[in-house]
Amino acid sequence: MSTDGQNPETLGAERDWSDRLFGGFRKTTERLSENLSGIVGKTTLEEAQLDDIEDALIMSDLGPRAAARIRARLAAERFERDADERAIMEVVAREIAEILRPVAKPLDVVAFPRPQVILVIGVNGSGKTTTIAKLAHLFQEQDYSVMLAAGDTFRAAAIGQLGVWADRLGIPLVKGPEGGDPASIVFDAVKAATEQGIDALIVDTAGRLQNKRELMDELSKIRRVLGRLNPEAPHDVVLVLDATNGQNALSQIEIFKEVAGVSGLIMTKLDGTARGGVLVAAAEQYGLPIHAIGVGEKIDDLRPFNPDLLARVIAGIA
Ligand SMILES: Nc1nc2c(ncn2[C@@H]2O[C@H](COP(=O)(O)OP(=O)(O)OP(=O)(O)O)[C@@H](O)[C@H]2O)c(=O)[nH]1
Repeated sequence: MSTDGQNPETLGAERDWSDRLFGGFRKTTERLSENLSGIVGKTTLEEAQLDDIEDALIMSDLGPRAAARIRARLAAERFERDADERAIMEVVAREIAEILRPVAKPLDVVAFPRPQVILVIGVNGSGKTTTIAKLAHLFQEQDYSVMLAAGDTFRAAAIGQLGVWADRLGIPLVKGPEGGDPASIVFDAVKAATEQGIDALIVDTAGRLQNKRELMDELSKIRRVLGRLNPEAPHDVVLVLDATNGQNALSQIEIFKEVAGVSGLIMTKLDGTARGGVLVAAAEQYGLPIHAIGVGEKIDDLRPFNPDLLARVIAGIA
């Protein structure tokens, strides 16, 4: 064990995923530092430099609002005479951290009575199924019992994929036939989870945005059925977003807020994408809690959202 209580293996894993994050944000960092070689003979940044930084932030998917906020902070800052690029990036990182800190909120299992019902929503391909498995694993590591419900009955593959994860993790899965009624599966799952004293029930849902009306009806029916069994349920409605979608991820927040209500976000695929700045745009624009981030395809690649670390990664100074 090392002095801070983490064993070398854990530390190695931490380094591995933060390296992957760094890889993804390299382009952002390069954009930010292009044309920026520090301040010469002065203590403030020039308008042209501020313009360049603001443009680079927008190009890196942080969105116009966050970019304007960071620019304003840089414009007000008095640097040491001849400050270097790193001093400027420290200020950028501090402002990004201030945007991100208020939305960092882990998904805790707190519901009483149990189970805590977590609806997971998001478009197909966003990493929803993998995220459900990762979340279940995270809860298991905290000694919570977990059950899954295959509420996406639209595609047999979705049910099958969830089954594979449930087997691998050794947790129960409640499922029905392809084309079955998702609300009735969720009903059965809540009953079973309650009877078995399960701590967390994670529900997969369909992600067909092509038919908004149908999706809305399906999700509100699930909510109605849940409410009958437990007025507090669902306790969480977690939207899974794929960071590689960039600005498109923001329109997904907009749509899912409308069709399902969203209580928090998990952003996946932050490893190796140059578009991860969209997380900052989402935080600034919607202020929804961000529960965790996905940084790879493996079961333990879901990480708690650490705003200070991410801010430094984006600014290239972690
Ligand atoms: N690099 C990377 N890949 C991920 C991450 N999360 C999920 N994936 C991959 O993204 C692909 C889609 O993930 P799924 O979990 O199948 O996504 P889904 O939203 O359930 O999609 P459907 O099964 O099509 O509904 C898979 O190949 C996953 O391994 C992540 O954080 N990083």
